[in-house]
Amino acid sequence: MSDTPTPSLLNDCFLHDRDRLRHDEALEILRTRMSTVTGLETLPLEACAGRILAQEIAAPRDVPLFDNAAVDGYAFRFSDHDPAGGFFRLGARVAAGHPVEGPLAPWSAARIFTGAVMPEGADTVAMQEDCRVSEEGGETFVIVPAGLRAGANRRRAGEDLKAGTPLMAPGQRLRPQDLAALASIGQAEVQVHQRLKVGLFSTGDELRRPGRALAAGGVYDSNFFLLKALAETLPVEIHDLGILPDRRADVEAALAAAAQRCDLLLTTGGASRGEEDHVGAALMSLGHRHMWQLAIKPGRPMMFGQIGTTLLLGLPGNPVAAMVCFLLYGRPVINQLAGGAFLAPQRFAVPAAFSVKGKKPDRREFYRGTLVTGPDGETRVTKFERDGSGLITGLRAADGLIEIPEEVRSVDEGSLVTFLPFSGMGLATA
Ligand SMILES: Nc1nc2c(c(=O)[nH]1)N[C@H]1C(S)=C(S)[C@@H](COP(=O)(O)OP(=O)(O)OC[C@H]3O[C@@H](n4cnc5c(N)ncnc54)[C@H](O)[C@@H]3O)O[C@H]1N2
Ligand code: MOO
Repeated sequence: MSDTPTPSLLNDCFLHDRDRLRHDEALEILRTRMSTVTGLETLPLEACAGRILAQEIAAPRDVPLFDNAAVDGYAFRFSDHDPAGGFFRLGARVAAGHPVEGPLAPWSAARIFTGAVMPEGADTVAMQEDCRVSEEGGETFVIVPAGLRAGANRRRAGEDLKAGTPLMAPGQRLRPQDLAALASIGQAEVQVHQRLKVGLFSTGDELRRPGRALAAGGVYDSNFFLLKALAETLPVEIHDLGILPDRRADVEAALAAAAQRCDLLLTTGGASRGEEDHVGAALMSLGHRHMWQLAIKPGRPMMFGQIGTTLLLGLPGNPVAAMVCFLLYGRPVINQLAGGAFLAPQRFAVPAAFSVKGKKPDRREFYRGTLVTGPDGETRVTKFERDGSGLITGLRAADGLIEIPEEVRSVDEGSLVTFLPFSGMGLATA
């Protein structure tokens, strides 16, 4: 990391929301205080989906390389064509991937197939369904209909990419369509960032992985599966570091060891201020806690710090808070550490199909929102009716998050609210 965060921005446990770090301030600190930590590697193109590009790429040649037919049919010279319809002697035959045998003879048409090179002199293609072929005196003729434009059904050399066009820049995530573009210019390998090594810890004596028996008071560790899958929408290598007991010494030893191996530690639980919440204390003893306690709901106890050069994002234990904090803070942080941009969620203004009274001021709230279409065809957003931060059901019912700014005290039905679709934060739809 080129620039390390400054220590202890907020360590006070007894703050009112108005004194806590605001969402925008937290984002600004995270964005400006860390940079790429991943090394580079050169990989074959087929291994690059979702990776972050580390090199400049320009098109070395035109794509397509040559003028070619957009349909199966007959290629001819438009100036030979009578506007009332044309009658051509059938000449050469050109199939995709095969060489053309020479220029088009005057007043002739070439049989051509989609993607085949246009013979020299031909500039227009008539689709075979629109043409008629006839034999006369031992010769084959093709009758081309009226109404075609000059250049119809011809794809020009370089119409997708012109040689020399800048194509991609470092920092860009390689999407399926980017891989297609790289293949189209003949790029067999690319230099990308290595995946970010992310260590995942759950904390809490109550937790067990599914498949194990639950003791009295036990809870299954759902956040591991939630966070692993969320993180894997980004270029990460997940280290499953298991469940930490609520014992300070164990938490400290495990975090210290993991910090040696990982670029980022993601913890869940033990972030709050209970006597059994040890992540903060361990972090402060091993390194620095740069931020803790945000003016947001859910997710207030989230913390951020570092142990040596390894960063730690301490997510709350409640599943809703863990997912919301991951999407709002973890996702941009991971992408930036891995060589990409500090990802902002997509935001849309959508009319509310709900109302809220008496929202607390001074904190930003994020509700689980589901899009609905009213009888008038208008899209609106409903709010999951129960606010509990333990309700995975609400996360599943939602299409995204509704963001209510700090200063807002109430929301009227029909007023515009900000909607952050999950699909705009890297998640697939159900
Ligand atoms: N006195 C206060 N109590 C609490 C505060 C507070 O400010 N003062 N904040 C509340 C808020 S908000 C949240 S969020 C939670 C988060 O606290 P922790 O991060 O310390 O989480 P835990 O106490 O460990 O667990 C909370 C809850 O979530 C369940 N949990 C934890 N990990 C998992 C997991 N991996 N999979 C499924 N469920 C998990 C855990 O069993 C608890 O029910 O604190 C409030 N309290
Ligand atoms: O983040 Mo806690 O609700 O805010 O669960």
